[in-house]
Amino acid sequence: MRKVVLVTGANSGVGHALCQRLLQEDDGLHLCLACRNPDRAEAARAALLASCPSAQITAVQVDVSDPRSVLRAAGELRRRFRRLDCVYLNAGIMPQPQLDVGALLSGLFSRRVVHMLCTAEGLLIQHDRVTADGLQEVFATNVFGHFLLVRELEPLLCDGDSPARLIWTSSRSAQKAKFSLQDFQHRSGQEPYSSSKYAMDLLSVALNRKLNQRGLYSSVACPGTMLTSMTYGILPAFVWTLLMPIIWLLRFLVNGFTLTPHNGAEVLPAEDARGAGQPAVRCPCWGHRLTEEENASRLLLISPQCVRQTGGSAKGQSLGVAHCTSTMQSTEPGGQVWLFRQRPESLDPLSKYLSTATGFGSTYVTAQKMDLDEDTAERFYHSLLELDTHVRATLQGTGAQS
Ligand SMILES: NC(=O)C1=CN([C@@H]2O[C@H](COP(=O)(O)OP(=O)(O)OC[C@H]3O[C@@H](n4cnc5c(N)ncnc54)[C@H](OP(=O)(O)O)[C@@H]3O)[C@@H](O)[C@H]2O)C=CC1
Ligand SMILES: CC(C)CCC[C@@H](C)[C@H]1CC[C@H]2C3=C(CC[C@]12C)[C@@]1(C)CCC(=O)[C@@H](C)[C@@H]1CC3
Repeated sequence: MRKVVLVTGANSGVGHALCQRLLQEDDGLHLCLACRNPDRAEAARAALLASCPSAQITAVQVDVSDPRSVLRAAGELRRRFRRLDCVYLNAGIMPQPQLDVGALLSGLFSRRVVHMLCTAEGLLIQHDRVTADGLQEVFATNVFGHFLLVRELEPLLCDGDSPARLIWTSSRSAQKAKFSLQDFQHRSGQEPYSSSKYAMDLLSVALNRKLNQRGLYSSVACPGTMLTSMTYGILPAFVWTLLMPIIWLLRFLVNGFTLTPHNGAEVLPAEDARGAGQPAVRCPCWGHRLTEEENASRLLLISPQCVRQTGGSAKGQSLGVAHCTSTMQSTEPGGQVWLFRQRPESLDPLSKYLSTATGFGSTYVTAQKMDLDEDTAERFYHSLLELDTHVRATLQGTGAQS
């Protein structure tokens, strides 16, 4: 049976590049594009079919910022499919971003330049708005709409014969300091984007705790800074073009500048196109290439350096991938993706996986521990459940729930 993969925000940017890469790896997929604008969805479908005519591609209309639309789309998906193998929760916004040029200029000559350019910490504010349902738009789009979608799609994702996956497009901008459990919609701050991406990281952790035993696994991916309509909202296209020589130079310092959606999607594709038993991972600190046996058992030999990071276990001891937070590179020529070819059970639910670029533009994947604790994740999850109940009650009151 064909695997079914759903991608939100599939009509542009990294979502569209992801779809292209998924089809390049496996044209036997059924790809379902979840987009808010049917014309853009159709254009994306036509473009994907042009490069992969044998693919099965459908579309579903959904505005993830609107709970009615999410419930209706989920109903349609439940009618169309008996199972979903993978859902990419990718649609996202960063409305009316405003760049602090002074902070940028002073940051460029400070010791925190690399961190600043990777995360935009202290550089950007946004102007959020309140939706017709009384939700903050950035939170509603980036987090809550996707939370509702996952809850509604549970029957298609859980308790199947093989594990199903959720993959969140998060960001290096996710920042603990911008998130508050008391104000998780970020009503009072000016950095709703960073807050929403941190909320997403928390939610992924909580979902793993709730749903792993039912065969659903959630992972967090960060594509790095790319030139897409989101970043063209910060600086006009011609300014980006003028900045390109500087950006290419900065790339030798800033490994988060993936720049193209294709590069940004490095970490995302999830299909195990090559199957088990093929060496795919090595720890670059040691340069150890996995044997077939290690790869099949999904254990990773960790270098002494990584062992130090993981608390002093013996050198050469086999540890689960879960314990290795070091850089791990694709061993394949051409830099194909390795990460999500791993069995989801073997990934660390407390790490996020980042598309990363070298100065010369080749891409690889790194892993980073998330700056969060599971207790906060649990409490946030309960806050979302309460909001879910409240929103559904309001929709029922207005007779809008399907
Ligand atoms: N660009 C970057 O540097 C980075 C981006 N990201 C993340 O990548 C993801 C994709 O962004 P990117 O590709 O850059 O930007 P794009 O603006 O190109 O893509 C955003 C996608 O999300 C869709 N979308 C937005 N709002 C809604 C909504 N309410 N309902 C349904 N779909 C919606 C857009 O649809 P439409 O065409 O209709 O607007 C579009 O398809 C986002 O989550 C973003 O936060 C993470 C790190 C860096
Ligand atoms: C000379 C400089 C390279 C000029 C560019 C300055 C800024 C416009 C960029 C510097 C860091 C960038 C950045 C993002 C957007 C553009 C910058 C602020 C993001 C916020 C885009 C969306 C994300 O999710 C983040 C990971 C990016 C972090 C870095």
